[in-house]
Amino acid sequence: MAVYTDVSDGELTRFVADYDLGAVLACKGIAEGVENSNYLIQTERASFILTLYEKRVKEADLPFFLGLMEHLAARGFSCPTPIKARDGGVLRRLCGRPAVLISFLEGLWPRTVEPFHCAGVGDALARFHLAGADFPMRRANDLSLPGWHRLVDATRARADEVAPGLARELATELAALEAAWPRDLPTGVCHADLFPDNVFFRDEAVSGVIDFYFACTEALAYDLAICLNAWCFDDEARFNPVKATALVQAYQARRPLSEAERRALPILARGSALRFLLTRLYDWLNQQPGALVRPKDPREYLQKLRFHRTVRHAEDYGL
Ligand SMILES: Nc1ncnc2c1ncn2[C@@H]1O[C@H](COP(=O)(O)OP(=O)(O)OP(=O)(O)O)[C@@H](O)[C@H]1O
Ligand SMILES: N[C@@H](CCO)C(=O)O
Repeated sequence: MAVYTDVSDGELTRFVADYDLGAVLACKGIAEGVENSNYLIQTERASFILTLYEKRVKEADLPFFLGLMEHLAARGFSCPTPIKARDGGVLRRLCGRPAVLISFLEGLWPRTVEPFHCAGVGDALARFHLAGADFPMRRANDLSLPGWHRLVDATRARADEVAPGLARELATELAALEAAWPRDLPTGVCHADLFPDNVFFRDEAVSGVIDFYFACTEALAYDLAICLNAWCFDDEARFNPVKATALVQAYQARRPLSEAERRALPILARGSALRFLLTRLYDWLNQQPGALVRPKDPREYLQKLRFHRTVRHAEDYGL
């Protein structure tokens, strides 16, 4: 997360007074992340995360995200849950933005990813998919092909500032993905942003998952492809087959992939690399002055995308 919207002490006190949580003892902006504004709030009762939803999150989607957290937590999947105000509602407004308080999750996200983390996340992703199987709400993935088209258009004029020839490369890639994209894989509720900073560990085991604000109804194997990108490369964006094997084996121990899903992995990984390349590129070119946020480097995902283009079969990943 990040801090785009400043909340004054008075506004915070009035906001928290609507809950049965006692007085606010401390409040601190969280610099991590890039999407929403987040504060760590300590009240007389406990610690909470206050989230103010910013640019990419549509208010109409919030019941899906908040409902999903409640659904998963009710099935024993460890994740934050939205806190009810005295009137029973969870979604409120603060500083002109939709805002919620969610429970604080203990644990630390891994700054250095080891193969055991990849096994943990593979297992957690499969549990997420299984626990979400009977979630009744649906939400289309707005960062799939049509969304990528919009981002390619929005970044075309200045993409070459980030890497020479990038605008042309993105247009060619998008056309290739459009032609090859699999459209009949098993779908379900996906996290769609399961990066290391969204998975907390305690004593080498996953203690919980956060950040459900890209969750959507999507091909389940696409979620695994996102994790391959986010967890299975080193700091120089070189692919690590040991981590990939740990991730995919742990996933398959709970939810085996079909042959069609396995075959689709290279193209899904390409699409997911393009998705993060495009959102990072857009943010890089449209930085908000004064916001407490560190934009992420789009070039990391350009390298990953180029690697996936060399892959023909899941076996080429060492899987
Ligand atoms: N429920 C929670 N319990 C404990 N810490 C949390 C919780 N939610 C968020 N955080 C803290 O806030 C940070 C950012 O959260 P989050 O990843 O949800 O933000 P974001 O802006 O949506 O970021 P991004 O999409 O870039 O990952 C986390 O790394 C963690 O430090
Ligand atoms: N996890 C994303 C940020 C949120 O979409 C990234 O690393 O680009």
